[in-house]
Amino acid sequence: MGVRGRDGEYALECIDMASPDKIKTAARVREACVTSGFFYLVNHGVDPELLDEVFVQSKKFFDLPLEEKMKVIHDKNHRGYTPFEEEVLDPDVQSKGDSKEGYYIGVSVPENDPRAKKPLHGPNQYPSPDVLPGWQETMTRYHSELVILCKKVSRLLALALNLEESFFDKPGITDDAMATLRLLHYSEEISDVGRGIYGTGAHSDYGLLTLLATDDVPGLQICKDKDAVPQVWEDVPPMKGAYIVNLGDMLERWSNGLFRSTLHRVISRGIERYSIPFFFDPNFDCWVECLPTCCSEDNPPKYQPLTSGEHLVNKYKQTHKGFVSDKKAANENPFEGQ
Ligand SMILES: O=C(O)CCC(=O)C(=O)O
Ligand SMILES: [Fe+2]
Repeated sequence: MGVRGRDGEYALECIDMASPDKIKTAARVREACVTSGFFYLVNHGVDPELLDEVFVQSKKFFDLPLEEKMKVIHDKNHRGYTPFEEEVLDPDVQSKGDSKEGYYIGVSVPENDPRAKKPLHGPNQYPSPDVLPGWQETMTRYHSELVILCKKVSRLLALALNLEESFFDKPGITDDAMATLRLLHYSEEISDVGRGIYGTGAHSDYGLLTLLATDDVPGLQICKDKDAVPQVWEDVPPMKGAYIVNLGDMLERWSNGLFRSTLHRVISRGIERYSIPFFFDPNFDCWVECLPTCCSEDNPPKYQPLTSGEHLVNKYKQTHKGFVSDKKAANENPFEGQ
């Protein structure tokens, strides 16, 4: 089913998680993944009141004075506040950073847990409960719910790739997933492509899949063929109560390019906007290489194998001005021996 947006028919599938026909649903997921790498997800089971509360709490945080927000500036584990223009998602064409501020919340790993030695792993940061009571609890609850939903979606993706349903659940793949909730707030700055000013510069997401919730302000656009000249950008209108699912680079690599990690960006039209992506990325040490079922003599692997952690760290290094990539560099190389 295509979805009718304000300006006509949008070629995005709408996947109903409550459909009893799993095989048919997986076939439609496959079609969406092959053609655009994006689809809407409805009847996903996340409590709408919880999602509303996350938006309310997100706005409360971004409404705080900068001085208060800077108390939780993103740390060595890439958790916490990222100020306006700190991220530059398309450095080759942007004249300045994205006109958005953000907040990263990951899986909480205590400092004394051996996993805390790895880059991107550690405790979260939260604004003081005296300033924002209940904030941490809301975010923690939402993070847990979304991990469950991402696992369900990953099962559909496995079926869509003709793999066993539990493929992505296997130990070593997403049993210790890097699952990251990100709150985003776009300013009123109007994007101007000609001058290199963007809400979010063009990029594809990095991991397995992203579940994006947005308010009702439009702005997200996708480009299905990044090599077309000129590139064609299509609006993805907000859909109340639905998630927008998009696939990450790692799924594209696993599937040898069959499932698409599609270029997208945010063009701001002068209205503040809030969105909440949730990135579901494989375990730090997960090795991502072409699935045997996705290559053959006539269709050899197109990508070099890599680890999930290596890919994420490289991407964050390229796009975040304040990213501290050498958390453990002084005493060990996290990629050694892989
Ligand atoms: O804000 C949005 O709608 C998209 C954000 C996005 O693409 C991202 O954070 O990866
Ligand atoms: Fe994205």
